[in-house]
Amino acid sequence: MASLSYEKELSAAKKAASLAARLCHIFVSIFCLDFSGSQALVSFVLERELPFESFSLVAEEDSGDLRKDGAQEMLERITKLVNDTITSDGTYNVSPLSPEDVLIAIDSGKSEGGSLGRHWVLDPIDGTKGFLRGDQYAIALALLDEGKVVLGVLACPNLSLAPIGNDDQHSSQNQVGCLFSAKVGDGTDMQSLDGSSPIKVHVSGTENPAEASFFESFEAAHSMHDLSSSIAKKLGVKAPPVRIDSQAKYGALSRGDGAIYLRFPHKGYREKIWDHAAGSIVVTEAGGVVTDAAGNPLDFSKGKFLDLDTGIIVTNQKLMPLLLKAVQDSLSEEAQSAPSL
Ligand SMILES: Nc1ncnc2c1ncn2[C@@H]1O[C@H](COP(=O)(O)O)[C@@H](OP(=O)(O)O)[C@H]1O
Ligand SMILES: [Mg+2]
Repeated sequence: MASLSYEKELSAAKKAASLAARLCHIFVSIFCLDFSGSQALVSFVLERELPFESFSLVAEEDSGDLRKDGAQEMLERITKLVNDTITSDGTYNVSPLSPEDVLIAIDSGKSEGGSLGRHWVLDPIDGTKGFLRGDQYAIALALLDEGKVVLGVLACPNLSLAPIGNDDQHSSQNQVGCLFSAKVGDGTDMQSLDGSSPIKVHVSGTENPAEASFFESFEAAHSMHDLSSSIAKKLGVKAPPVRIDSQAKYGALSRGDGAIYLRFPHKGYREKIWDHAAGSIVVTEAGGVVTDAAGNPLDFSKGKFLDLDTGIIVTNQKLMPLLLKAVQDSLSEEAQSAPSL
């Protein structure tokens, strides 16, 4: 019978995300054109570490571009990078992957997810824009079991181990590279990507919005900054927003750097499960709450997309009722001021 403790799975996920972070780190210094090497590596590690489990992966990338004419050189470079990273780990005694093996590993991420059985959910480089700017990005890996997120890992190569705040997303004085991991019922751990011992982390316990600071996307195209500013004002938040890319926001929130995350995509955008699965369990196991703008929990059982009301909001248990009220007031003001069609 399959174990429900997810111990083996969590350790495989931590290894996969850490190795993918190592690959991305090398990758950024060589060339920044294709992100599927990270996906190939995660799928390779999970399949090796968990050989007796059926394998389903829902992931962002596919091999389409790498199979096109003219992509041969890129594919060879990615294959070399994947093989070098596997060799650097030293635990896999396998012959080097061929370019075709790498394409197959990338395409093992074609599952659609859903409410039945187990599905790994991967964003091989979340926060692509941040990655390209040299700012925050994350390798985000989660496991769904019967539609529920049961574990999640976030590798954040550019996130400082010390708390971050306004204008301080990767201070050069601090050591960078964090690995967050969470398993249902077991809390959230953080350790350095270099392999220090994990410590338990907790969301901020503040009850006072005036002391709370909030995270949002760096990219205004990904979240309406004016709406979050109106919500923060209603709540009485004094600090300016902390704008960083990727699910590093969930990681930072899980250890109490800031107390709120507001995400309000522009109309028509549909959120994908790989952008929130790992991050949401990292925060909830650290004592936080993650809901849509109507206060409903996120539902990861519907396939690749999250079917949600308006936006995603995250905070601690004490602040959530106040936050929800501010969100709903701001949304109804916005609806009233919008020109009717
Ligand atoms: N118009 C849009 N609105 C909201 N999110 C968007 C968006 N376009 C892309 N995204 C998603 O926002 C993610 C990054 O979030 P953030 O702004 O928090 O860094 C992207 O992940 P990728 O970078 O993996 O593609 C992408 O999935
Ligand atoms: Mg993403």
